[in-house]
Amino acid sequence: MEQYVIKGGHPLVGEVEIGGAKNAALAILAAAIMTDDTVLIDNLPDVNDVNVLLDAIEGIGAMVHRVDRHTVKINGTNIRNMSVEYDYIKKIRASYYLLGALLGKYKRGEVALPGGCNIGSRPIDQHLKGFRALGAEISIEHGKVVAEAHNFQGEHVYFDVVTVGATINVMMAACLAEGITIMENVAKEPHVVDVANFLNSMGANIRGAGTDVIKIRGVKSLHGTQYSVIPDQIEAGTFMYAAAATKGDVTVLNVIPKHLESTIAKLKDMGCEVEEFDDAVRVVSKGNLKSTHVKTLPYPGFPTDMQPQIGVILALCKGTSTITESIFENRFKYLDELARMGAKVKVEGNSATVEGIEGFTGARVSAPDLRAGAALCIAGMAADGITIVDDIVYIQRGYEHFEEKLRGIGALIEKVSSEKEIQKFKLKIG
Ligand SMILES: CC(=O)N[C@H]1[C@@H](OP(=O)(O)OP(=O)(O)OC[C@H]2O[C@@H](n3ccc(=O)[nH]c3=O)[C@H](O)[C@@H]2O)O[C@H](CO)[C@@H](O)[C@@H]1O
Ligand SMILES: C=C(OP(=O)(O)O)C(=O)O
Repeated sequence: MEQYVIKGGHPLVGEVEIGGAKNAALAILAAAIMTDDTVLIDNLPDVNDVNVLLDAIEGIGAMVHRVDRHTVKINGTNIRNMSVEYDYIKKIRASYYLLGALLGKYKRGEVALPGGCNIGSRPIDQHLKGFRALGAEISIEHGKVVAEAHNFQGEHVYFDVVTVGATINVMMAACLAEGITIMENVAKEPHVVDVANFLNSMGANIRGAGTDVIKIRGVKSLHGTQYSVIPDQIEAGTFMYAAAATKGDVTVLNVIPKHLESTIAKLKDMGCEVEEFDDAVRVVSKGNLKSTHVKTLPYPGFPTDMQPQIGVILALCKGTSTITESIFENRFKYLDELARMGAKVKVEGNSATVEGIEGFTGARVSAPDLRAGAALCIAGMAADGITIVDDIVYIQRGYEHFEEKLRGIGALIEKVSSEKEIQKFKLKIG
């Protein structure tokens, strides 16, 4: 089992290049099978979730040609199998997008119920509500969602909760329904807009992505395209927060600063200096950070996928901070691990109270999920002494070349898989 071993106490300094957004890329890859033409997708992040989804896409008969680590060509002409197997699906959340893609293109599909990070109960009722509104018959059989539509018609869909997954999934399917679909109370995340732009570049007619209401005029078919995925605002935010926690000075390159507004606002609240450029953001932290209060919300609110990373900084801020997690009910598990490094935290329901401490002490901790794993690495880089992070397979789901990028800005971090390698690392760093 691979682990990260980290020697903390060094400010991170330098520039780091941000890759393509995992959560946009996964939806775009699934949507690429909706045409029989070839689609070329660029600026893909080189992460495990992308590879698992590409395997699933190959598994249903599509041609997948990996041009290089960040570029792929997909051709969905030869899809004969409408059923996506559990082995692929259990590993990732975004597998549910194959249902919207298959249903739109072939009017039927079977996809095992999705996996992903264990951060809450994560129902998909709103996806199914949307598909049913468009005329699909849905049943759950042997762990799979089975969907079939004889008459796939545009409709009014009102989402009871703001959901990124259901917004994108139903939007994809509706592109190839007959007539007009109006989706209300939709998610406005940058990746919703990116997927809409991608589908429009394939000939879809989607308007309003990025607002509360999306209107889709169904088209008969979609065509090939070339498309570059937007930068990953969560990867960028993670490096920005690593700079803040380590009293560093880091510039994230190839980002869209607009997508980072709430992330930047909180850095400023805590007393960091933030400089915005056209496609870069510089974060400088001189320490003495101030406590603040944070509540996760759908975009443009503060992202739940940045909650563990800010939790680590708040544990080092002077004073008492509160965190309210309003999207997922089980996203505070990392705080128990952080307490092993000295953090003073108390969780009650969906709120956590964090009393700032002087500094963390290195410890052995486990990554409970993807973002929490990255957050524990940030804590390790800020801590006094050695931290070992177990279960880094979660981190590898969504951060490309994480340790290389961190080493590039001065972190002392190594991926190891044995006690011997840990000892070697300790000897190397002295
Ligand atoms: C692969 C991917 O893109 N994952 C992201 C996606 O997850 P995911 O698509 O699972 O998250 P959603 O935006 O759908 O979930 C938001 C809220 O709606 C609820 N809900 C969702 C769907 C549904 O049918 N019924 C329902 O009640 C969820 O339990 C949650 O409380 O958006 C989350 C919120 O930004 C991010 O944390 C995840 O990183
Ligand atoms: C929770 C996440 O991913 P997923 O929805 O794929 O589990 C995430 O990207 O932080």
